[in-house]
Amino acid sequence: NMLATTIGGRTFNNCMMNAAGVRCQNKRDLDALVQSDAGAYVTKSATPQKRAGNPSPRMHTLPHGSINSMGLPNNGLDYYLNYVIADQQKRPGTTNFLSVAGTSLADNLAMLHQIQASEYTGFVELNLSCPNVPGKPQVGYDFDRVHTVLDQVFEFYTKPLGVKLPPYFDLVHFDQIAAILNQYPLTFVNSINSIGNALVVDPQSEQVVIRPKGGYGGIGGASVKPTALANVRGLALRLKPEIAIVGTGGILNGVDVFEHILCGASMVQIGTQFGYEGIPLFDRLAKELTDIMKQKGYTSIDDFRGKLKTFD
Ligand SMILES: CC(C)(C)CCc1c(C(=O)O)[nH]c(=O)[nH]c1=O
Repeated sequence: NMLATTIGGRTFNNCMMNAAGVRCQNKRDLDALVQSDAGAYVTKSATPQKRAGNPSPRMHTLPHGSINSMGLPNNGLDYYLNYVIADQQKRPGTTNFLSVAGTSLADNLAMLHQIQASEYTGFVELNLSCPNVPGKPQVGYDFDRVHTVLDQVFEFYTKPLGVKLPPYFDLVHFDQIAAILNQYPLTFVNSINSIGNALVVDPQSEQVVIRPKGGYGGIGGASVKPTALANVRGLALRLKPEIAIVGTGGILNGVDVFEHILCGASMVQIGTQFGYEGIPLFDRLAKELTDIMKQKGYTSIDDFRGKLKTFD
């Protein structure tokens, strides 16, 4: 079919799925994604033990944007590992994504050892927006730390692995992160996570809109699309071809999916808009994208993936 895509030798019948953190924290949400037209699902980033996360209000979603400081609320790795293993037994031949976000290197390594030793055969998405040692920027913004983490992970981890990256805003940072990632047998890179530490103000109440961190939180939705496309394209131009790109950020409509693929994405993830619209989003986007492809004479996403033109 027209929306099929392949990553790491695994074929998905649809190049669209949810973004980690959105409607994927419990079995009920994940079952809804399994039943939907989404090509795959990713679970809420897991920590070794269950976490309640930050006090509410911790997320504020408007039609065209969201801000969140959830604080990694999740049911713990065992919950999600059990879910994905049960699912792969029920639906052999399907591939999904298990997201992990340890709050320390030790936690990440312990979780990856547990996954390595398990019968899970799907993808793992290692969230590099996870915190680093206090006083240091998040891992994704500490390039030496990224090296250290991936060195230690690939000492033992042999199953398909990708990393979820924060957005970068300097072309030299694209060069630096790509030079590091190209040294490892990564299956994919997912770009971008929410734009960190933004601030949304309610002018009527003269107050911030979320409780944690004095109102600071990660921003998603329409306003992040230009940054998301820049990161997808920046990585596509720099990463070795064996590393597929998952494009995330600012997808509301089929045309946004088209743009992410044009910039180099093999799979796209939808967060804010999926949170707002729910499961019907996937049917709507599939129809919109298919219509665009038909109008342009494309029969597969391979016909246009990464083929963004410049003026010269
Ligand atoms: C921001 C962290 C809490 C360190 C990781 C989890 C996460 C969260 C979250 O759980 O607050 N929200 C996001 O938009 N992206 C994330 O990667």
